[in-house]
Amino acid sequence: MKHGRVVLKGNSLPNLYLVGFMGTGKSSMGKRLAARFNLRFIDSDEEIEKSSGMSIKDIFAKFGEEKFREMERDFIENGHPKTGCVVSCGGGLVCRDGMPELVKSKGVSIVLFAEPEVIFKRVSLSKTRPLLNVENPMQRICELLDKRSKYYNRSGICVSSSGNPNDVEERLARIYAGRVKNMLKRGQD
Ligand SMILES: Nc1ncnc2c1ncn2[C@@H]1O[C@H](COP(=O)(O)OP(=O)(O)O)[C@@H](O)[C@H]1O
Ligand SMILES: O=C(O)C1=C[C@@H](OP(=O)(O)O)[C@@H](O)[C@H](O)C1
Ligand SMILES: [Mg+2]
Repeated sequence: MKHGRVVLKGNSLPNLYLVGFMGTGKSSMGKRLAARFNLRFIDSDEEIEKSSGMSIKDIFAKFGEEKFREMERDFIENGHPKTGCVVSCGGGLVCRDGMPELVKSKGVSIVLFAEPEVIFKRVSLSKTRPLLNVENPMQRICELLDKRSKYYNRSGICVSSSGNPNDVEERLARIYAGRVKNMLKRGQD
């Protein structure tokens, strides 16, 4: 990324955190943005699976949701590089007291959102999300969105991911680049 006459290397750029409900596109947009800005892509779910040697599904089944939330907090506190990454955060990662503020303190945080119908369509193709393995996933999506919106609203600037993936990527890229430039300008004052 260019700033004045200085070209910033990917690994010195602030981390970008993508936050939001399951199926809003955090992992897929995260990969695109990482490639675009020459950043490393990290998915909190994948990192937790690697470090625990278990799948998300098995962690939920064996230890329960609260243990998984602790693992997510550890990951944000100590489990990833401080700069140079796009971090796709699991959908419930910010949904505990203090987590929106913690994530925002680590870099640029953007919240993706989409209508329940869009989310349902996107997640119904996969069975890897234990919280939606229920009889009525649409009802569950609406209940969870209701409970979680206060956390998402505090987690950063909100961007709709309902549109075409290229448009969503452009919007996210513009916001990230703008925020980085402002941070650097402030650093020079
Ligand atoms: N803007 C979009 N338009 C259409 N499909 C999308 C869009 N963003 C993501 N998807 C698709 O939705 C599904 C869930 O996306 P994913 O990135 O895994 O979401 P998350 O990580 O937020 O759970 C994937 O199949 C992905 O390709
Ligand atoms: O919303 C949630 O509580 C969860 C979202 C999932 O990640 P994605 O948002 O990437 O699907 C994963 O962390 C786990 O199944 C729990
Ligand atoms: Mg994901």
